[in-house]
Amino acid sequence: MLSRCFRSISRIPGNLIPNTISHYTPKPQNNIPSHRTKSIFTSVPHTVPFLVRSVATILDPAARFDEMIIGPQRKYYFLGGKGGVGKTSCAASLAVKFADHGHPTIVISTDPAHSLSDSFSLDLAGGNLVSIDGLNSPLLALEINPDKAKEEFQSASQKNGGSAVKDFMNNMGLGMLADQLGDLKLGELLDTPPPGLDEAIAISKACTFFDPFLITFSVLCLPSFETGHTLRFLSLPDFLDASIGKIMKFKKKLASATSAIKSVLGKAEERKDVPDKLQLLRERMTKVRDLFRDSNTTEFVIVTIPSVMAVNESSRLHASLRKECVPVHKLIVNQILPPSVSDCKFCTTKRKEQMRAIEMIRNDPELANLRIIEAPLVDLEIRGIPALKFMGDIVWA
Ligand SMILES: Nc1ncnc2c1ncn2[C@@H]1O[C@H](COP(=O)(O)OP(=O)(O)OP(=O)(O)O)[C@@H](O)[C@H]1O
Repeated sequence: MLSRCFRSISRIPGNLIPNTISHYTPKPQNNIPSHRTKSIFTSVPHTVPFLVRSVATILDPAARFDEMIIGPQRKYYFLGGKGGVGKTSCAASLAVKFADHGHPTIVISTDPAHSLSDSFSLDLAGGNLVSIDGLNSPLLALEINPDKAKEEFQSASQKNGGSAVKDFMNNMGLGMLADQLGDLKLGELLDTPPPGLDEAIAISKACTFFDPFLITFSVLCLPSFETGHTLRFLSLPDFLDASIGKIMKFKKKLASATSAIKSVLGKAEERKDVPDKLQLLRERMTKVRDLFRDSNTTEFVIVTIPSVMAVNESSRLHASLRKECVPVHKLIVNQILPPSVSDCKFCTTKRKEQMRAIEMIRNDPELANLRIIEAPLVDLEIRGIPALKFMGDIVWA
């Protein structure tokens, strides 16, 4: 229906949003090639070609792709926003654009929706990076499920501490001290991780994939954060500090008990897994937090759609990011309806509503100063390399 109401963006690029897509020469979309997968561990080159593209025809290159590829340092882009706004499509299209312009890139999604696999028409949830063929430089992709990451953590911590320690103490007739364990809420920490820990574990897992490769760009697509828990994982190092402190306090309590208990403690001391595991997690979280805050290497791009609810959520997201000192410069406003060429009432009303939401962005104290990238609603599914290249040329001009 939309294609009858609007001039088709994919077929008549340049007419509707001249600043962003006037340079685009469409390629046939029908034969989206299926991209082969292969193990990546041999495919990363040891030299990194550098290419700066000229975009002289673009009057106002909102995303300024040229700026994004300047500099010798590896760069990290995090894309986040409300569910369904187009985070995955924007992240995948940026990764494709980097790789196609000669920059080895990794794209990882921690979104449980499996959209990245759908974007590339590949299974990326197998736990290893998958090489995406057909681009000028290596592009490696992976999908990490935060729920699975949390389960891994819980089962490991339960095996090594928490209820296991408590059971052990009960068996030794030390139920009273086991109750103190309850006071310290150690069990709660291990059995019911705080909100955000799943994302934090998934993100820190993603970061471990970045380091060993000689890549210039990492693009990480983040799940939509639960309202109220936004970016809570950035404060996890402090939370874990407190938890590790509690465990140490617990051990001290045991140490001051009878010698019989001290012998138990000897055994408990051997069980270094709990604090070590938390310590390791804390170190990883600190690394992730520092990475998020490093304005020399990192940028968080907010993706939204022109609706009042999405704009409000983006405003809150930016406020949280600002509070946590995470650098944000761009806001992608995705899925904007082009002007209607018919008298379709639905489309005209919808577009008016969207324009009002865009006006809201311009007047929002959190969002007004961001560089706004307007991306149209296109009439093709953004799936497969040609479609992602097409999307990339619109969004990341
Ligand atoms: N500009 C656009 N024009 C047309 N379709 C779009 C556009 N952007 C995204 N889509 C489509 O919208 C759907 C959701 O996009 P995408 O999966 O990228 O969003 P997401 O924010 O990652 O969603 P989720 O939070 O559910 O993972 C997909 O079918 C995608 O192809």
